[in-house]
Amino acid sequence: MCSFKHKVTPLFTTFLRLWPRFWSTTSGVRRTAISGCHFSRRGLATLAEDAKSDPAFRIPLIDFSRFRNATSQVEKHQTAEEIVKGFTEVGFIYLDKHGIPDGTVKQAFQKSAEFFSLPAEIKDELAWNDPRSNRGYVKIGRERVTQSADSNEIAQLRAKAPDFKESMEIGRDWDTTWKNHWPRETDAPEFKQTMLDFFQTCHDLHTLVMRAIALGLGLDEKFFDDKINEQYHNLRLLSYPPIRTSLLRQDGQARAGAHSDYGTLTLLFQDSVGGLEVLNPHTKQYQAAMPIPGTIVVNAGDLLSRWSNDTLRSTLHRVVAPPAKKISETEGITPARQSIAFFCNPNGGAEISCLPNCYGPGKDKKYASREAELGGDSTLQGTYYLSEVCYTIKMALQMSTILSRSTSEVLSHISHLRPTSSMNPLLFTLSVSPLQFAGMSLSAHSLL
Ligand SMILES: O=C(O)CCC(=O)C(=O)O
Ligand SMILES: [Fe+2]
Repeated sequence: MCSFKHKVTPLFTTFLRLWPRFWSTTSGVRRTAISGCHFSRRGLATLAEDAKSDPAFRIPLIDFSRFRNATSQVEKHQTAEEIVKGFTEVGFIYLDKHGIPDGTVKQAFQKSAEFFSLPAEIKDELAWNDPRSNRGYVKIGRERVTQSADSNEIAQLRAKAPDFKESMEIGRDWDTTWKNHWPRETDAPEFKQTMLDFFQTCHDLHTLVMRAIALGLGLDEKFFDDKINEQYHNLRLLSYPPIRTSLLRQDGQARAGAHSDYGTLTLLFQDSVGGLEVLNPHTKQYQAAMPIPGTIVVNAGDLLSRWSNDTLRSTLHRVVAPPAKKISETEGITPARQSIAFFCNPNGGAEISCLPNCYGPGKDKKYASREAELGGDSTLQGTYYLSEVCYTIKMALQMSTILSRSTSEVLSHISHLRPTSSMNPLLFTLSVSPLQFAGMSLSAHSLL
């Protein structure tokens, strides 16, 4: 069993809140983003038709009523094992018969659409303005995926080809530090109550799916309950406006660049338009995650992957524009798309250490305990968690896009980390030891 204990620090909870806003990139997306305007239609990696299908890599469809209303322990265990198999092999599952009524989802989509149709001045009053809060409205063009570390290049890309979407971020409403940015009731009737109810509904489903995962991993069904009950989640309403294909071709515009999610699980509700794609890690090709009416797409995030010693997979995914509707000989237009993502996180103070049953003879802990890494220096124990190294770097990347500063500049404001300008921040992640990380203090916020 794991003898060490790592506490998630307050710093880490900052990352938890910030994290879902981060979009990492693959080299494919970077090529699209940076090399700009020379795409032939075939060469544009962000069109849905480029996704190849691989019969061996299928997102499984799980009838979750067989867990929720199981008539026997055998049935419950079987379903739990299917779920774990889905996360182990693909990282994504479709959850069918999940227990959230259609009307509840419809109402959330309706109120989300009404919100995005409000005049820009009203939405701008609710602007997202602090990564630690990660709440509020993000207008089109505020976010841009890139691996570039050059501040001028980032600014140019953002001006020329932002990720083409707008979003509204909502956190737990009773947080004592951070407040949600609610529109006035007269501007958006029933919006607030609908989203508060939806938040709670999604939280309850997260608890149930985590119970299934616990059982599927051979743990006590309630293993995660007291580690995920404080609702450090993020409800993200997404609106992808229609876009002309000429724009897509011009600047390699993506609806959302390739990334993995951060937390435990993401519950993704999508409309019927399509465009979500999942990377098949074996073939390195993207495959469409077609909308299946009535289902929720559920994927495992980075944190759950690490928690489980990489038993459960956090799979890269992206949103591309679906095939366009022709509006002239040379021009097409892709339909608008709406989705709702509920990013689930563990409690701010939860212990995140290698799950029992995820290591043992023949399967070492991939992420060594702090004691081992620090050579038994107890003064440093319990301060930071190894994977925070990655989160710091990823957070710096995120901040660099928000602040229009280079990643190196942001990192250089984090004491003890002085990357050179040529350093690839993603590779850099891998080469930072916990020892270097242990003394870090985060002063990057002073850049805000
Ligand atoms: O809109 C979608 O379908 C996916 C969005 C997504 O992956 C995210 O926000 O992390
Ligand atoms: Fe995602």
